[in-house]
Amino acid sequence: MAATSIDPLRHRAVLFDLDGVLADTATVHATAWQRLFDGYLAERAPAPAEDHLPFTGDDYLRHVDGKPRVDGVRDFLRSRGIRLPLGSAGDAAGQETCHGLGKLKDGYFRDALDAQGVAVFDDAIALIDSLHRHGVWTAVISASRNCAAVLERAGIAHLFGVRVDGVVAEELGLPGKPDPAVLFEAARRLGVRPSSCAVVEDSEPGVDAARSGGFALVVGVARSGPPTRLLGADVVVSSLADVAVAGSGERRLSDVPDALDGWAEIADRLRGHRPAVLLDFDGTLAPIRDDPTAVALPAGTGEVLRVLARHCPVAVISGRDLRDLRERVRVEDAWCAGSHGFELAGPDGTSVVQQSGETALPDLDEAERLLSTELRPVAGALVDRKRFAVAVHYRNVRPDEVERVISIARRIGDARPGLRTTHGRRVVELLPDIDWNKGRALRWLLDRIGLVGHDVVPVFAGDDYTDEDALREVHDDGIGIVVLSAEHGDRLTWARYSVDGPRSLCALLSRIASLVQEGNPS
Ligand SMILES: O=P(O)(O)OC[C@H]1O[C@H](O[C@H]2O[C@H](CO)[C@@H](O)[C@H](O)[C@H]2O)[C@H](O)[C@@H](O)[C@@H]1O
Repeated sequence: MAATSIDPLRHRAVLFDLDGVLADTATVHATAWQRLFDGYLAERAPAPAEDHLPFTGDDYLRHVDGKPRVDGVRDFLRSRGIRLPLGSAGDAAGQETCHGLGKLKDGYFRDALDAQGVAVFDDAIALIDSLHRHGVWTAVISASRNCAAVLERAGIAHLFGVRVDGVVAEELGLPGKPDPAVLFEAARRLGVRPSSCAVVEDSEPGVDAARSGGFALVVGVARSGPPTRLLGADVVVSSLADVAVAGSGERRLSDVPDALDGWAEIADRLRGHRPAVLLDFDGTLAPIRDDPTAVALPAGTGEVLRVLARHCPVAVISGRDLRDLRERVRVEDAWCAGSHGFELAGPDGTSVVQQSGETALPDLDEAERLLSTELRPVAGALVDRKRFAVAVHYRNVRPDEVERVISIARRIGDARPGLRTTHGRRVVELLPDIDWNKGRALRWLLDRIGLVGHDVVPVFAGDDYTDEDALREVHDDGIGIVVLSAEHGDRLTWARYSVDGPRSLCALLSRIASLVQEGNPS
C-alpha cells in the first residue's frame, strides 16, 4: 500500500532534490563535511566559548544539509561558538573564511566522487519513469554547485528538463533554502504554478521551503533516521517506492489471470447483459512491427470484428491518426477513434472532434517542425504526425542513441505548456495538455451509443500505458483485458484479465462473438 500518491491531474510537475533523494551523495557530502570540520576544529586553538568536539551526523542534519556550501560553514561554526568572516568566492581553499573552508570541503567532495562514483537510488528512478509515462514533468533542484557533474556521472541528466542548482542560484542571485526562491524558479521554468507541483526533499530547509512556497504536495524522504525531523512535509516516506502515481494500476502483469483460462467466468459476466467491445489497435489487435506503416490486422481478425459488430457495439480507440486507423481496420459497423480519442468517426458517418484539443494545434505544428529538424541526423528515428499528436518512434534507433532521442522529444514537449508527453512501446508522444484520454473517449462513446445502465458490460483490451486510462475506466463495471508483451516487464495494470498476444485476443473475441450471437441471433 503506497503512503501517498502523485495525481497527474493535480500535480503537473514534481521537483526532486538531488543529494539523498536521487543520488546517494548525501553520505559523500557528510563525509566531506566531517573531514573539513574535524580537521579545522582539531587545528584551531582552544577557546573557552568554543566547542571543538568532532562533527556528528546530527550536526550534518541540523546545520549543513540542504544549504548552500557557505551557509553550511557559517551555521555549523556558529553552533560551536565560532564566527569567521564570510570572505569571497576568490578565497583559496582552506583560507580561514566561510568561502575558503567551503572551497576546501568542495575539494574533499570531488575527491570522494572520483574515488567512489555516484550511486543512484533505484526507487527514485522507478518513480520518475512512472511520472514520465503519466505525462508529469520533472525538475531537479539543489543547493549544490556540483549538481550537473553528479547528474552526468550518475547517467540521469536526461531525466530532467529543468535544473536549478547552486550555480544557477548564484547567477540569478537567488537565496538558498529554506527560502523557496530556487523552487519557484524551477516551477517557473517548467511553466507550472507551485500549487500544481509536488516537491520531494530530504532536508529540513528543503521541506520548509516547499511548505512556505505553497507547493501542492511536500514529500519528505527519510531513508534513515527518524522521520520526525521532516515535520513540515505532508508525508514522510523511507523509500520512494511508497509514492505511487495515481492511475498506475492495482496489480502486476504477472498476477493477472489469463482470459482464455478464465473464459467461464467472463461468459457468466456477459450472459444476459449488453456488451460493448472497445479495443486498442497496435500491439492489441495487430502485432507490433518495426515499420508502423506495415501493420495490418492478422488474417481472420477483421472477420471476427465484423461478426461482433453486427451484434454489439464495437469501437477501436488508437493512438494512430483517424484516417490511417480506418484504412487499417475496415470494419464498416465499428466506431474508430484516432489520436488517442481526440477524433472519432461512427459507422453512420458521424464525425466528432475534441474541440479543446484544437487550441494545441499550433504547438503540435511547431513541435513537429522542431522534432523533424533535430532528429533528421538520427538514423531510425521517425516523427509521425497525427492530427492531434506527434509521435517519435525510436524502435529502429541504435540503442546508444535512444536516450538522446527521448530527451530531445521531452525537451521539445516540455517547452510547450499546451502539450503533454506520454510514453508507449518504443515511442514518445506529444498530445494536447487537456483532460482527455482513451478512458474519457471510451466513456464518451458508451454515452453516445446509448450504452448506459447496470445491464451494460464494457469490454476493453489494450497493451500499452495509454490504454491503462481505458482499463481503469472499465475496472468497476466492465471487463479489462491486457495484451501481454515482453516489452513491458512486470508493470502495474488496471486489467482484470490478460491474453498472451493479438492471436489469443482474436480467439477471445471470437468466443465473445459466439456468445453474443446466441443471445442476440438477429
Ligand atoms: O493506441 P495504439 O493503437 O496502440 O497506437 C499507439 C501507437 O501505435 C503505433 O506504434 C506502435 O506500433 C508500431 C507498429 O507495430 C511500432 O513500430 C511502434 O514501436 C509502436 O509504438 C503507431 O505507429 C503510433 O502512431 C501509435 O500512437
